[in-house]
Amino acid sequence: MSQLADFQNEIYLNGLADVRPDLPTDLTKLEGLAASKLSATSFGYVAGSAGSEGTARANRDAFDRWRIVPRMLRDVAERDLSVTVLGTPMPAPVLLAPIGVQSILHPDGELATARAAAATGLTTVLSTAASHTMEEVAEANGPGSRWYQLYWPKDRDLAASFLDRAKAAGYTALVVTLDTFTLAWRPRDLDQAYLPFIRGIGVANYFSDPVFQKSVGGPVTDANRQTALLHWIGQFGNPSLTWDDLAFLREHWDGPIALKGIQHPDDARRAVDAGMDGVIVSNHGGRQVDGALASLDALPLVVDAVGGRTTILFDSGVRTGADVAKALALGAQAVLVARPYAYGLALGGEAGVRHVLRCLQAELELTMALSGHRTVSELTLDSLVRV
Ligand SMILES: Cc1cc2nc3c(=O)[nH]c(=O)nc-3n(C[C@H](O)[C@H](O)[C@H](O)COP(=O)(O)O)c2cc1C
Ligand SMILES: O=C(O)C(=O)c1ccccc1
Repeated sequence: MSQLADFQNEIYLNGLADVRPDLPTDLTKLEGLAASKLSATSFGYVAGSAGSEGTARANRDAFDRWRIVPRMLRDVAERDLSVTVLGTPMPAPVLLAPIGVQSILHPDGELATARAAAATGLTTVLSTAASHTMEEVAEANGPGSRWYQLYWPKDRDLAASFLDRAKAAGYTALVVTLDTFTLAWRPRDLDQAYLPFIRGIGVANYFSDPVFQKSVGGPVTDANRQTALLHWIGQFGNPSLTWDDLAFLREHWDGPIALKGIQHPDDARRAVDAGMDGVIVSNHGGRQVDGALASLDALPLVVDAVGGRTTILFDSGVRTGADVAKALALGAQAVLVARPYAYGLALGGEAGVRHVLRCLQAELELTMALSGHRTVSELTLDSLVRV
């Protein structure tokens, strides 16, 4: 489909090695292709959002209201996009956001994603609700870098067991997702009666866990699978959690911790006061609170409140290199992308994810260089204008 110009190949020989001719280099086109490849139910689950999907649209629209102001004659011959975030060095300020049950997208699921991340040097964030165990994913990721995303279950012993396992398997930072203690009102899933988990996709981290198994009376087999699924649903999230509970995380995790789903500056301040190492400004890609503000509009408010005092990451709506540059200019240290690599996974397994990551990195580098920026720290509010 795409023939890269020789000119770009010359400049980006390494960066473009994984770019596939059968996949578009305009990553906004992946969704349409994934729609034809996936079942209507799986596609609806991934592409869909909460309610009228107004917040998902707002996430995208917010990027259009910020425009990059290119600067000239600034010697951009040598570029360095690398950053170190929560102790993890990265070749570019882009991480793979946690996405649960990836085997609905491709049989290799999170294993393919972990291999693609390792191949590009980028960090993958593994979901508690993954369809492969965190130990299997660690093996697939090998010498790559990986963080663990916790869905904080009601059972404290189960939460502690997840954290011990993640530590033992080489996950170096902890992401705690606060905005999804239960799934929101998601009309596409409701209308299509889509219950991927109950229809037989295993939630491997739970089913393989000794604490979980003890609660369901032994290993999960066909005989007790229904009981196990119901137990999982009951355990999945805890709506009673408060800021006071964060102390538990510190007791059970000695590495860096970031809270995911922060949108209000006061919540960001509370995270810092509670000794957290970072916040992820995110509205879960518009999948939780329809009517909520665009995540990009929340970012400058959070940066004003806690910038310089903590690590600030961003997600929700990032689709292009320009989007990444805008979020960085608004004060994020790095961004997470979700749906674009989910579609890459659906379309081409590991190679599809690599394609997405390489394109995004290359487009970011070109955007930065052509607008006069050599490094991530050179992207500031001065690089943008609000229209
Ligand atoms: C299919 C799907 C599954 C997701 N599963 C998780 C998850 O298990 N844990 C989590 O913290 N976030 C999960 N998210 C949210 C993403 O990590 C991320 O916050 C959001 O999708 C970013 O927006 P984007 O899709 O516009 O890039 C999921 C998102 C999608 C689309
Ligand atoms: O669908 C989601 O957004 C999500 O975060 C999730 C929750 C539970 C299981 C799998 C994914």
